[in-house]
Amino acid sequence: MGSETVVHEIPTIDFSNKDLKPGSSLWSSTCDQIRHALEEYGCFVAKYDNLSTELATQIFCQSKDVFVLPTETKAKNVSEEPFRGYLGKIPQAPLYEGLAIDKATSLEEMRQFVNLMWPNGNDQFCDIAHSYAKQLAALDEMATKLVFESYGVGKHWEPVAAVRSHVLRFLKYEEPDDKDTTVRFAAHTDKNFTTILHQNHLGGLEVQTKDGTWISVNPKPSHFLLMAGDLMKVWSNDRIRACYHRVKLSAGNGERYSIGLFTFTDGAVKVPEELVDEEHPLLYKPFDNREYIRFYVSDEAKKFDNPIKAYCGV
Ligand SMILES: O=C(O)CCC(=O)C(=O)O
Ligand SMILES: [Fe+2]
Repeated sequence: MGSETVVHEIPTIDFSNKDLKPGSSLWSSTCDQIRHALEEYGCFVAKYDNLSTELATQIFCQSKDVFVLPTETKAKNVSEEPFRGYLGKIPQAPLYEGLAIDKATSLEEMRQFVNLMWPNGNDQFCDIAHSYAKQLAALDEMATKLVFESYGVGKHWEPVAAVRSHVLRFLKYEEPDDKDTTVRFAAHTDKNFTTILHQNHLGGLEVQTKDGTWISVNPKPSHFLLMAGDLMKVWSNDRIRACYHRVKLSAGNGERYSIGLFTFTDGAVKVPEELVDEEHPLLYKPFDNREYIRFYVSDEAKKFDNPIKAYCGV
């Protein structure tokens, strides 16, 4: 018998069905699908029609409008927290720019960002970006709640839900000059709980499977990649994989735009005791997302291959 080739496909899970309600049979089958996807791939594609194609088109137009602003204006978006604020054409990723809006589901915070970028105001950007952030946060909330329920720990959801906050990040990649398809955002896992990524028609996002194969995430206006970050892996006591991903692009296709909603937990979170047993001894102490990121960017963290283990491993 010849060797078998495993064909990988990131699972697609439908969040658009109106029957997806707690207690329904669809709810419990979706719980199983999500759990399987996160344990196997660390991610899944959420099909989410609640966010209209019109809003999906509008948000990418708004993204273009903000990136054409002068660099000195974009650089006014500063943050004391690592990886937030404005990141422009850094040596590790010279074609990349990122603009992050902290607490993007708050209209007040969104207005502050808009006033920094456009001192004369820009209600259109404010309305579109705020409603986009809220819709993605609702998707994240439903999906994460389903994850908790899939492990039978739904009762631990409320306290975690109460400390979640969201960063909305606009990302732009200039068109490369070289013809080779090359990595433009190095492979990594995200340092937060969950991330939802939405790409424009160019695609380019790739996810690594357990056997080391890279698979492409195909872009569609109603498709959102939900990825587990380091903290969801820790929360699950290593049942869930943190999604290892990168961006690859080549010349001739124009600029790439993507948008991410990064969900953080503010305050200490711990592995639910129900996820600890003889087969699964406790692997992590309680963890704090901001503290972990501060550790991650420190010189100390560079000494370790597995910074999350170094930060909160038992
Ligand atoms: O641009 C993308 O699609 C991915 C960006 C990313 O992985 C990140 O910002 O953490
Ligand atoms: Fe990422």
